[in-house]
Amino acid sequence: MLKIKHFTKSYKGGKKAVNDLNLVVEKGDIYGFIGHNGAGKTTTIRSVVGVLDFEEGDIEIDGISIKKDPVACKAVTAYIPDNPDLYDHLTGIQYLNFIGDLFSVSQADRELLIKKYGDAFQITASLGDLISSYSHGMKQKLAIISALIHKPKLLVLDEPFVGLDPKAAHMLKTIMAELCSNGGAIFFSTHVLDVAEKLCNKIAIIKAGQLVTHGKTEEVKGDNSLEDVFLELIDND
Ligand SMILES: Nc1ncnc2c1ncn2[C@@H]1O[C@H](COP(=O)(O)OP(=O)(O)OP(=O)(O)O)[C@@H](O)[C@H]1O
Repeated sequence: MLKIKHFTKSYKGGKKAVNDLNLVVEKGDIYGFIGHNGAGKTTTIRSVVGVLDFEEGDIEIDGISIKKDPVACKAVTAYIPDNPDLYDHLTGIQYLNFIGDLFSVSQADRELLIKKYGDAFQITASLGDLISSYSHGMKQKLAIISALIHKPKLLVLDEPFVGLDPKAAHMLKTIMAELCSNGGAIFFSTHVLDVAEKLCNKIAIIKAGQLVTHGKTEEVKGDNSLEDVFLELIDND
């Protein structure tokens, strides 16, 4: 579903933020991407979803290169950034309808899914309010719902649990598992290692722009906790 091949990215005047990264996310995977601050997670994620250009390597989504056909890639992908920047002058429902229009979601599907996820995240009653009046967590919930209503094949999330209350975080984990058991794929970054350990069937650890380990969660961590493995790999130079 997602293939990252020899991906390398430098920012202007800087060193390589990510260097020769190779990763494959298959259908049904919940793939956790972990690393210290500045390791290169957001850089990778923003390139995967077509927000950031990159000079070397390629990224394929559902067999299509993001460089060759970014629109086709974006049509099957949903991206939830760590700090969703939504349109403050719209109401929640106007924003969801805007996303529904962009992705040609039918009226019937739209109504069904907005009700399902709006109720699940307890935000239905606020959908008529302006987004400018939403708290950070409410904006996060709205961004999640907007990502889910067009039934993406690939869901990409950057630090999705930051700012969510415990109930919403639990709901998001349930929805992520449901999406993957229905044949979708998820690639997400997190600093919450116990969530990654429980939720992800695969894990990649990135350090200073380079992948240090990746694979099935039980193989990456062996008999240790993910936290122990992570700290040892990150401290080891
Ligand atoms: N716009 C930018 N211009 C220049 N350098 C950047 C830019 N964005 C990121 N970097 C650099 O690229 C490297 C990787 O940053 P990135 O944001 O991808 O890390 P991250 O793993 O997402 O970190 P965090 O966990 O803190 O969010 C860092 O050295 C950072 O300083």
